[in-house]
Amino acid sequence: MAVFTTVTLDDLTQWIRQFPLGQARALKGIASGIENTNYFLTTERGEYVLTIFENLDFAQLPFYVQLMAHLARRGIPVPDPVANDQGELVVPLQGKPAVIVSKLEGASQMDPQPVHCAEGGRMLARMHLAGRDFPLRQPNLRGLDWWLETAPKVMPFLSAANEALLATEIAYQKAFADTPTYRGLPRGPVHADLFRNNVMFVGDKLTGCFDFYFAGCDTWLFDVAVTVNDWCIDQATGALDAARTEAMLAAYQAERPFTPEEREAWQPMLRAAALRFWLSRLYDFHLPREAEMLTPHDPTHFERILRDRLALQAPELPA
Ligand SMILES: Nc1ncnc2c1ncn2[C@@H]1O[C@H](COP(=O)(O)OP(=O)(O)OP(=O)(O)O)[C@@H](O)[C@H]1O
Ligand SMILES: N[C@@H](CCO)C(=O)O
Repeated sequence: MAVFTTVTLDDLTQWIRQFPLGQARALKGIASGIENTNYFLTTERGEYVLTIFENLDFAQLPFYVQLMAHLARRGIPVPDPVANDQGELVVPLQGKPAVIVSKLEGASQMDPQPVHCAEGGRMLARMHLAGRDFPLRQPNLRGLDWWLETAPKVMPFLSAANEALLATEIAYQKAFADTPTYRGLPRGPVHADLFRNNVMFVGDKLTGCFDFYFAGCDTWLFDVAVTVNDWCIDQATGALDAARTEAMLAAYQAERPFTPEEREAWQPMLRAAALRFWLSRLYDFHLPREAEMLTPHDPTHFERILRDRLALQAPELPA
């Protein structure tokens, strides 16, 4: 269940008039998702998704919502927020911020093959390029500063071996962030959570991606590493799968060639991307928020990935 705030069609009768969407015809709660309340909304004009934000306030939303609008305008297949008659994209509903966005066709491909990974890589590169002239700035709020602040909070729950792993990796990433290689990496707005469940396909064709609520400005390579670490692995061991990794990276590279600094940074970045989700999953597991109602994701999955990236040399980025 992921309907934390209940809304009925009756509740929308007045509210929807501020949007150029005609009358609301149907409303159906969406079961998946752990952060927000989502409904499929049918109006006289078509199919939409209504999201009511449970954990983000009005001040935090412009970056995410404007980024989606910006990318949609540039032809990237992302949910396009609908403006009300005042030009506002985020509007209160039952006292919480809410948005209406276009509905993407299709379903997530939970067993991605090289053909799907290539589609994902191509879209990711296009999204990075399309974000270059996005004017708003917000750091990745799950970046190095957050790791430094959060690691001490989870340390008391860890085994001695995992405590050592976390401390060593954070020290390594802190030092790496201070190198000319890292500073020379191209950057801009990134999705930062482009897991397979946030991308839609119809057959083998990618139809869009959603869930921009961890987006921020960071290195493009971090976004690539997050995506590879989820799409291109053996689920049981976390090891990289050569065919899927190559397909994703080659398709990305065809749209936006990797730089020499990115080649040097690839292995550390795969480790950083594994650390990011190991840490957030540890935090959600050991220190769940009061409002959180669903089973947290398994942290050990990303511990395995991190250990694998430490032990094995990743294939080079394509030339
Ligand atoms: N624009 C959209 N078009 C079609 N389906 C969507 C769209 N946005 C969300 N969904 C559907 O709603 C579900 C929940 O959305 P989403 O993942 O954004 O929620 P969430 O609460 O932020 O979840 P989480 O943070 O766990 O990923 C998705 O799995 C997808 O099926
Ligand atoms: N993709 C994240 C969940 C937050 O969207 C994870 O798997 O830990």
